[in-house]
Amino acid sequence: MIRIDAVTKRYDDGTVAVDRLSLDIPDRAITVLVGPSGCGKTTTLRMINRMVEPTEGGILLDGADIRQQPVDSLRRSMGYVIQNAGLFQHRTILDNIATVPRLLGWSKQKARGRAAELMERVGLDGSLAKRYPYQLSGGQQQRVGVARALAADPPVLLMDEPFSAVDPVVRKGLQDELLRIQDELGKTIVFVTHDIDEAIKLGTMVAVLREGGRLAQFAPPAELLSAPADAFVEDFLGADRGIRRLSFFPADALELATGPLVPLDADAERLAAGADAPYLLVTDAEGRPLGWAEPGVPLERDRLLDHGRPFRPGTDSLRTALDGAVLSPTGWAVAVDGEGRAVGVVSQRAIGEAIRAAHGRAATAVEAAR
Ligand SMILES: Nc1ncnc2c1ncn2[C@@H]1O[C@H](COP(=O)(O)OP(=O)(O)OP(=O)(O)O)[C@@H](O)[C@H]1O
Repeated sequence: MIRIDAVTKRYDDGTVAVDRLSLDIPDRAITVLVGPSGCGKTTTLRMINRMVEPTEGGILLDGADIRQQPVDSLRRSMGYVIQNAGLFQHRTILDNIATVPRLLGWSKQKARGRAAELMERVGLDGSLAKRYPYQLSGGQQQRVGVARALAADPPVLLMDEPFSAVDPVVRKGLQDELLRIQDELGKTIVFVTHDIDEAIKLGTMVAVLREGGRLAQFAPPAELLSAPADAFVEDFLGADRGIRRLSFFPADALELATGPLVPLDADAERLAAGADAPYLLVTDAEGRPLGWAEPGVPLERDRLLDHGRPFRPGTDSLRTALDGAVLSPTGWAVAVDGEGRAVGVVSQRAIGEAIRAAHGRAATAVEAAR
């Protein structure tokens, strides 16, 4: 664990960048520092690897004051990734990634072998190894930055706005990749961003800082969304807080109706069984949804209503299920299994009830944790 203990940083010109900040950063999880420009995020991150020294307070790594350790060995235990990757322009991609292993005295061959392995891990094609940074896209350069930070397998990764300079689509790809890598490697990651959506997507824990380097709230994302500590946090979280919060509620508790599912070639008896349902979900021979039909109307493939975007109860959230229902012309969402076969349907109203129940459970859990 990294313990930031009542740390204040006052720069020489008197600017208080961080004010009595205390945070316990858990191991093997992503902790995000988020807040408006100038609230001291970068200063906090840099105090962890001693690029900046606190004016007051201290930082403990696994119980020991980081000042007791030589700064070189401290920094080697902490990979560092910055915006625009900060690559060495005159070195190839492979040699950029191999930088720290080479500094540690690994042979060129071993360091390059490790670099090649890391290129694969961060989703970079091996054919890019001999290129120079300027020959890569911004997103690819950022991946090189992550690979370089991971090269010596440090337990801690410090990331300062690493994905801010790329477009939203590339950014989403990089975020997904980071979550995948984190699943495999389980690093202790401290991630700085000014983007609350990025914080909520990536963070196991999120620290919201306010101007003057003061902590506004430190909580898991679902708790931030359900119980913002004050008006500043609420405002910073922005609109759609309620809808976004649904991403944290799994869809597997929804009660699915199977009565309305009918195959395209259903006989009269089978159709009669579904006559009470407001709509029938027509499926193909494999059970995949084709579209909606009204009971009593003959089933014809080209007269079916679009079934909208289905959700998967085991993996998707109530947000996805609600989105499916909202987009569906019938107001019912379709649930499918991993193979895309329909397993049931659920109405907007039933989703609404599940949402209320989930809110109730979450409120009880937050209350119990206090
Ligand atoms: N070397 C320095 N000397 C004096 N003041 C500084 C120095 N570095 C940062 N500051 C000030 O400290 C405050 C916090 O800066 P910091 O870079 O930590 O904020 P930040 O939250 O990372 O901001 P941003 O999101 O804009 O990067 C700001 O007011 C900044 O101007």
